[in-house]
Amino acid sequence: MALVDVKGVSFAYGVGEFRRQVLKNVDLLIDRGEIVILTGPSGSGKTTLLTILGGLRLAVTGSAVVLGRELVNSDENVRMGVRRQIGYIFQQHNLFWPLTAMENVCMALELDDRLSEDERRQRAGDMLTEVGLADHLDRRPKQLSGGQRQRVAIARALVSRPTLVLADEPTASLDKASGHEAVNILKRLAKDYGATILLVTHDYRILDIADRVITLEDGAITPTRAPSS
Ligand SMILES: Nc1ncnc2c1ncn2[C@@H]1O[C@H](COP(=O)(O)OP(=O)(O)OP(=O)(O)O)[C@@H](O)[C@H]1O
Repeated sequence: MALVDVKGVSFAYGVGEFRRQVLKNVDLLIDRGEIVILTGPSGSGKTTLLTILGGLRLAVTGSAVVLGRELVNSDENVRMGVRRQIGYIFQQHNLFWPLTAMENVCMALELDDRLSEDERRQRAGDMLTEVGLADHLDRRPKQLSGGQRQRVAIARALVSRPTLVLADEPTASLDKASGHEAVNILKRLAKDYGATILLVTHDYRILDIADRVITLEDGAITPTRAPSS
C-alpha cells in the first residue's frame, strides 16, 4: 500500500466571489521510502497540497489517504494521529530562540512518555551528532549559522523517527553549499531510517536528491519526469 495515496483532491480558498480554486483534481501516489520533490511556479498550490497531506488543513473533495488514514473530511483526532507520525521542516526553521539546539530537538520527543528525560537527551544528542552538530548542543539559534539552524530543524524533524517527512522550501534561506549539505543530510537520514520524504522546492539545485520530481502547475499535476542528475 502506498504511504500517500491521493485521488481527485480539489481545494479552494474563500467563498462566493472570493472563492479561488487552488488544487484541481490532484492524483499522487508515494511509496514507502521514496524521496519525492514537488516543484512548480509560485502560487501553483504546492504548500496547500503539503499542508493537506500533513493534516494541517482540511480538504473536503476527493480522497487523501496518508499513513493509512483518510484525511479528506476527517475528524481533528484523525489528523492529530497522522501529524504525530510526520516530521515537518519549514523554510524558516521555526526553532525556539531561547532554547538550545539540544532543547529544541528534545521538544519533539516530549509527547513520547515512554522515554525518560535521560533517554530524550541521549536521542537528541545522537541526532544532532548525525547532522554534524555534536559540538553545538548548547548553542542557541542566534549563535548558529543559517545552515546549522536548518540542520537542527532536520534533527528535530527526524528524532522521533517519523514514517513521513514533509519539508516546505527547506533551502530557501540558505546559500547553495549549505542548502545542498542540509538536504543531503536529510536524504541520508531518511534512507537510514526508512523514512519517506515529500519536499516542496523552487530550488532546482537540489532536484538531484529526489527519486522522483513532480510538478504542480496552476493546481494540477503535470506529467512526471526523471530527476536531472
Ligand atoms: N490562507 C489562504 N487564504 C487565501 N488564499 C490563499 C491562502 N493560502 C494560499 N492562498 C493562495 O492560494 C494559492 C496557492 O498558494 P500556495 O501557497 O499553496 O502556493 P505555492 O505553490 O506553495 O506558492 P509558493 O511557491 O509561492 O510558496 C496562491 O494564489 C495563494 O495566494
